[in-house]
Amino acid sequence: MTSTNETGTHGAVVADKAPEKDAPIVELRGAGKSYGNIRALHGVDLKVFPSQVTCVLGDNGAGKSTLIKIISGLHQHTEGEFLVDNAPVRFTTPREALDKGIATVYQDLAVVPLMPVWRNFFLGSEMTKGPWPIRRLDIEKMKKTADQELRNMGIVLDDLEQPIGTLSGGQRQCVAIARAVYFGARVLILDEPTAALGVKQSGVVLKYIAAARDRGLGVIFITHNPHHAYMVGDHFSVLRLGTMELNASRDEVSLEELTNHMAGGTELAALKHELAQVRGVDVEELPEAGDLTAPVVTAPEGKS
Ligand SMILES: Nc1ncnc2c1ncn2[C@@H]1O[C@H](COP(=O)(O)OP(=O)(O)OP(=O)(O)O)[C@@H](O)[C@H]1O
Repeated sequence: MTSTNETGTHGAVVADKAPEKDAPIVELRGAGKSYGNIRALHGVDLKVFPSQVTCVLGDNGAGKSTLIKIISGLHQHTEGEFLVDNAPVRFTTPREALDKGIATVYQDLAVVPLMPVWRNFFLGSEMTKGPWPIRRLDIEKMKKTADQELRNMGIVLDDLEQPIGTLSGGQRQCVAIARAVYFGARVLILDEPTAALGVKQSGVVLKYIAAARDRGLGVIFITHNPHHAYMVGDHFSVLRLGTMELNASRDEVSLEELTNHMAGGTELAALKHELAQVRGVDVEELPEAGDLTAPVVTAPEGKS
């Protein structure tokens, strides 16, 4: 898709036409990143389509953070290609990524806990009224807009005056998602949004991930949790030690296979024999080595 984006409300980037469903907004081709002589990521292929949730799974140190830092403009790739709307890019700041409509919601959300919800919604992009030098914050308009935007995403909070710090972790994530949608994100990167949450709160966040997808955004959902990924995911990419171990769309992989990939099934199977010697360890549920030789599923050409 070639797009001449223009700046919309309050610096928001507005796509000049509806996203083409078959064209990826963001694409990595054989991308990688080395920190000095440490190769954190290597040969990664990834496509992020509008109206799809692309899940990136991986254990600690798999390279998930490195991947999102490249896409969000914090780091630059050192190998392969990174394309946005089919044109090669190399962001030097997160602002450049944002200008292309790529917004990132980090786990440790950048909020001011004592400020009201509506104030945090507009943090850094406040609405103002009146001419300079008597320009002032348009508080009423910001409150009304924040309320409307949260409702549009199906998020109903009792009181937007309450300090954001008093909301639950899940609610704060939801406000951050609604904010990114309002400010014109086309791609939303969510860095382990459910990692610190309980079951119910995770469910709420998953609901808004689906809502963002239904609003046409391409969502990159980073997670350790295959169950959470499978609830909302259209595409699954599993990273292991910096390379893509699995790259499959929903109809190509079952939850069980995804869980095995994530659990390091091969390593567990290899350990099964040793664990069986330890008294009190039930190895019944662990996979057999032979069960885990399923080939890497690679997406068909055209649509990853
Ligand atoms: N700034 C850095 N300098 C050197 N090595 C780094 C740097 N950042 C990451 N690494 C290394 O790159 C590899 C991938 O790390 P990364 O943080 O991307 O993994 P991750 O999947 O996000 O892990 P986690 O879930 O623990 O955050 C690791 O071996 C890590 O030690």
